[in-house]
Amino acid sequence: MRFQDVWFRYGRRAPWTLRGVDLTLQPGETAVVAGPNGSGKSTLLQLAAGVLRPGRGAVTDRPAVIGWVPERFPADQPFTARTHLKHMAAIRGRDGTADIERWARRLHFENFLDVRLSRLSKGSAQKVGLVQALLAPPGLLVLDEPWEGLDAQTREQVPAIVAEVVARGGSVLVSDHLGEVARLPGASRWHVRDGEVHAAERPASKKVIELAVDAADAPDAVSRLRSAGFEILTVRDEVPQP
Ligand SMILES: Nc1ncnc2c1ncn2[C@@H]1O[C@H](COP(=O)(O)OP(=O)(O)OP(=O)(O)O)[C@@H](O)[C@H]1O
Repeated sequence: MRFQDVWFRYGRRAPWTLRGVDLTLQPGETAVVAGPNGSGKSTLLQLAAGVLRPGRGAVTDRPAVIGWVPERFPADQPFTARTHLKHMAAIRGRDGTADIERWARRLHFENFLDVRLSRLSKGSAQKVGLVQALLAPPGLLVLDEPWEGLDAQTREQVPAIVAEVVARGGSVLVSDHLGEVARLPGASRWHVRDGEVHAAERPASKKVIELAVDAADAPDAVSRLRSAGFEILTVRDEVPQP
């Protein structure tokens, strides 16, 4: 998929949200889109998914099947999760019954399949959003903040799901404002800032620095390091020696 000199704005007189984006996502490639809040990450993903159209330029070489998982799954619909997913499978020309059961088991929401979407928690609705994007193997999977709103058990599944799409030759575009990029080793990084999007140079090598802080200071330290652009690999308890 290619962004070819893509410009986008939300209204004819509005300022440009994105300007002159020129980037390519190869088959089998994953790119993580990072940038400050409101910089245009979701906008870029929606242009990739074809949900928004560029004001100028073009998005080309899109695969036939695109799975798009929005940041917030629109759950205000009068269907159960199962009925909604069956409709989504039918749109893709599939029966879907077995796949829906399999995904529901994998993401631990078998008990919610027959619950109306409007009654689901945000996390469960996000799972339905994730499954609808995977019912037909996507050539491009677009995940908007996939770690947000999901429970810890399901968050752990995201890298495996990404790896499965990539292994089939699909590409994946993921936005990330929490700095969770370390969960996707090998992913390219795209940075959105001041309306421009640039692919980061791949770092030649890295060093791992161990650091100890008082337990009470850990959340603040993690958040400050992340906002300074550092990757947090692990946070573990250290039992004091007697
Ligand atoms: N539907 C819309 N109409 C008008 N402006 C919008 C719309 N959606 C987003 N914007 C504006 O476009 C800019 C980019 O928004 P976008 O949601 O793409 O940013 P983001 O980087 O994904 O933000 P966040 O990290 O907070 O999710 C913001 O200034 C936002 O207010």
